[in-house]
Amino acid sequence: MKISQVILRHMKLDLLHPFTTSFATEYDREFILVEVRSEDGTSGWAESVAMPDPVYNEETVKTNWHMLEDYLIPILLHNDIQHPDELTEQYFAFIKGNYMAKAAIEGAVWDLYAKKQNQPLSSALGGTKKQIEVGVSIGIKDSVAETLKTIESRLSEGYKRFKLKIKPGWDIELIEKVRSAFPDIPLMADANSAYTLNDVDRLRALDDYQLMMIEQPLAYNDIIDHADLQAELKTPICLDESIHSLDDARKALKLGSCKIINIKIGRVGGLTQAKKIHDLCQDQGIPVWCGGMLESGVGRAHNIAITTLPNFVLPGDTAASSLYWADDIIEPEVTVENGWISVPDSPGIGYQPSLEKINKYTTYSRTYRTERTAAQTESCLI
Ligand SMILES: O=C(O)CCC(=O)C1=CC=C[C@@H](O)[C@@H]1C(=O)O
Ligand SMILES: [Mg+2]
Repeated sequence: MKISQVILRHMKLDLLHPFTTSFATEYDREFILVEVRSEDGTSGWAESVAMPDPVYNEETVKTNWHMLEDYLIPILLHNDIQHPDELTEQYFAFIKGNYMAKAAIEGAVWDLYAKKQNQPLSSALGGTKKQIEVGVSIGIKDSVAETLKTIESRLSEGYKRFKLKIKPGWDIELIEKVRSAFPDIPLMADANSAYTLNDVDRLRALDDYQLMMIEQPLAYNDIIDHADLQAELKTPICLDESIHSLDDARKALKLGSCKIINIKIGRVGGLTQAKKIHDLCQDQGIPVWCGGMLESGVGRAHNIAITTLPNFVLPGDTAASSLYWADDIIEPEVTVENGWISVPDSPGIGYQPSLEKINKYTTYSRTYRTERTAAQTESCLI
């Protein structure tokens, strides 16, 4: 597959509702949309899930743009890729970290590859599910009452699992009141590293509420303390931020740091690595699910595709476009029917990026072509 052009677009979409976690409140989503084009004009699409600030991990929109422009795009334009696996297994292997930057361009090549094979991306990845169960992630609200109201609404829409953001002081009372109002719903908590081992008693108190899991209670880059904490809790720990690679997953499972893993394509460096982590967890009887990063419909489409692999047995965060965006950038938008998403069976990601919407929300873009070095590129500020 010879890629002749790569187009980076800096996008800005306003969130319909602010999204608050233990570390930040997001009012909009700035991200890089990646389009790779082959010589016959076919395009593959993906997005970087890096945030504008280094609050989730050490990557940002700007570090990703730098890595794409100065390393990853030149490599892609100057090599004839036979299979997307080659990117993280071979061509990008010398680059340390920068997982979200690698994933953004690797995902676009996977979409292009699947289109060339005339296959849905889900099938190209080895997925077989025709529909996937999804849950919803609910940020920290101004009151418990508002949280209960939000759960009520999502429950009426059929969502299969409810993830609540927690932090010290917004945890035990919240979970107790939610569990009392909704005794039987599949409920989980995501702490985004808001606690330390000094909080064991506080976290152990959550054992009384039949949570499916507590996601990422401790430091974003820790595996060892999570093993100590898991030994103290009945509730399964799910790791998100701590798992950057297949090796991290292997070590976490060996140490007993978690009993569930949240796979995010961007966090682990792309679809090839996400598949490898899925397979490792499947071999070891560890369930996985697909986490979200407030993606646009392009990233949501990739999440749907990876979730069709068999060991994605728990509902993920890939909720409907309409919960996030007044205007998504794909057609059709991602819709959820009674907690299920039907997996598209058209080639590639299965949703058509809308150039009209993309242009509306692009703040600037840059096109990189084979015959020019990365420095000789066309820039256009829109
Ligand atoms: O996309 C979604 O709805 C999931 C949002 C979500 O929970 C998160 C998005 C981005 C970073 C984190 O704050 C958090 C997570 O940890 O999963
Ligand atoms: Mg998380």
